[in-house]
Amino acid sequence: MSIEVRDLSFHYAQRAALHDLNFSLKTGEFAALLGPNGAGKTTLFSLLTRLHRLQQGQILIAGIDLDVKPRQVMRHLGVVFQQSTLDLDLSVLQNLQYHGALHGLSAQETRQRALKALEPWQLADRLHERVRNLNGGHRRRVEIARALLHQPSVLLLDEATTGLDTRARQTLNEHVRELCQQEGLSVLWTTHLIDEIQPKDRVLILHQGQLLADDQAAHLCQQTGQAQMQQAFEQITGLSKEMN
Ligand SMILES: Nc1ncnc2c1ncn2[C@@H]1O[C@H](COP(=O)(O)OP(=O)(O)OP(=O)(O)O)[C@@H](O)[C@H]1O
Repeated sequence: MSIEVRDLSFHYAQRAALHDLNFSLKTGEFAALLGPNGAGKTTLFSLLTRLHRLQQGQILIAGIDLDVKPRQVMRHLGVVFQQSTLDLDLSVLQNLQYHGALHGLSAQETRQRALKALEPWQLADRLHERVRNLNGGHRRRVEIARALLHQPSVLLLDEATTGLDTRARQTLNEHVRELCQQEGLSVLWTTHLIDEIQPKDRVLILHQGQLLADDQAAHLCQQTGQAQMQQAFEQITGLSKEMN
């Protein structure tokens, strides 16, 4: 398993944010994590990336216990946060080199890997361009390339397509799925844009800190008798009742 989350619970003071979460992702698997505001998605990401300390339960990445061998786990993990963390005044390559150095890569290795990662996106000839000059879609691609520079087995994407136009969202979506199929990368993709989900995708629905569903999108539509994932999601989380 690439990700295993076992009996995970988390509290902020008196407020419970996650309650007894259990799920796992296989190698090369893509899963979309959906949840309304306050569902606990950010809290889960913060635990997976060690921004928060584990209180209860266990997280294993590539079979390694996050709490026991955190540094080893970080080598297997690539992360793209919701807010861009690129330095706009540095070039694409400079942004990548800093990350490469943190992971012990030489400047030459970083450059080679960056070229390979950016080539399919027609960005290889823009290595020396300032990030500020790239459009939103291209910046996101640079961020994904950076997250994959140290060749992790798991990629966490938090609302990675927010702010992008439909075409850029679609391209990014397709590319990430290709990475799963071709490179065996496991991806946990948090989104509130339900139209990004495809019928065969695995969908995890988090609501008030609990995992209410974990199944293929098409199955969830069948089970709820809905034609669209949006309606299935609203029914499962009870949002449809709140709106009526
Ligand atoms: N720093 C904090 N202190 C206290 N409560 C918090 C804190 N951060 C989050 N919470 C609460 O924990 C619960 C889960 O929040 P979280 O931010 O993880 O949800 P989310 O699914 O990411 O929501 P959103 O989509 O709005 O970002 C919510 O009830 C939220 O109010």
